[in-house]
Amino acid sequence: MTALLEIENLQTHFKTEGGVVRAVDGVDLKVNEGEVLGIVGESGSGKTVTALSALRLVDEPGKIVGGSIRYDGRDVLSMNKKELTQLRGDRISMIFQQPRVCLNPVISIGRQITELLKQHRDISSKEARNTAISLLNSVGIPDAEKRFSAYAHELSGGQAQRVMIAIALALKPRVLIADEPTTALDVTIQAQIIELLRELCREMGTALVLVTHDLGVVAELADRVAVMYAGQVVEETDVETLFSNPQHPYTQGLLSSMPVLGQRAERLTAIPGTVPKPSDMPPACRFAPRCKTRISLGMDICNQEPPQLLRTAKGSVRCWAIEGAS
Ligand SMILES: Nc1ncnc2c1ncn2[C@@H]1O[C@H](COP(=O)(O)OP(=O)(O)OP(=O)(O)O)[C@@H](O)[C@H]1O
Repeated sequence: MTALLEIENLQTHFKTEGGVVRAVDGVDLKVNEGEVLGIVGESGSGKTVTALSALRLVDEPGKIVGGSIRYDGRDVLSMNKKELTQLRGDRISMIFQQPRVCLNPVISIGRQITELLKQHRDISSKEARNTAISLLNSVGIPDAEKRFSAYAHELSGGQAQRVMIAIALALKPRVLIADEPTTALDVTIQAQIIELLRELCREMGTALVLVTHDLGVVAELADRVAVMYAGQVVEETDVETLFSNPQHPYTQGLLSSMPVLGQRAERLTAIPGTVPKPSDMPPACRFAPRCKTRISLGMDICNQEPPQLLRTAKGSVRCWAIEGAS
């Protein structure tokens, strides 16, 4: 099956005074029609930069310096401005962690939707207004006809994220990229927003790329999961396999630091150490300094050669300890 969105060997770097930050360093990802792909990893692992790169939204001093991004077989990296505008609104859209920051503060929420619709579709103002109201309704904005004229500052955080979802789905994109869509919201609202995303994407047949550090959200929503560490995908597989039989020691560590209902918080095992700084990247396996498996098996190769991404029965994994890797 041809993937709808296919990222291969993506390299996105930032030129800083301290040197080149290889924020994304050889990432491969595939998103199939209608599926939910979760991208997980600790802070700084390159999730957001990967997501922004997919839409060529990385700002200076960031730059995509290598690899390929294909949407429906078309080369995104060689698209001109007009093609990119069409790609962003129409085919792939994105929502972010801070919805209020992304909404225009001086244009009513209804007009933000109608303008988008009129820019991309050949429809009358009346049709655009009706569509906007029905979209606001479908994302659960109460009294949508009245709220059409509201401004971003008049909305709660949860409502602002609902409006962002309405805007992102207004043109019925085939892929929605959601970057930590619930992190800034109250816990009670988080579950509602996740449920809303799931329902709407399923209804529209939109594929969802969910960027998160929350494995609970991934367990609930994702079909496939890519685990990122220090700018690379270290494991990619279907959600059942990830939770029942994680292969990479980093994934195993993440799972054992996940709270389980009924388990006391102090019994959680966090992964010792921190994600390496881009300026101080381990020379071979980037996880080696924190890896319990490497230490218990006394594996020298992990500090000598970078492991390649190895195909497994259900996906891929980047680890010397996996059978067949050496
Ligand atoms: N504008 C920038 N200039 C320099 N480095 C940057 C810039 N933006 C991101 N980076 C670096 O790129 C790396 C990946 O960042 P990214 O935001 O993608 O991580 P993340 O996994 O999404 O983390 P978080 O969950 O905290 O958002 C980090 O080391 C970060 O410091």
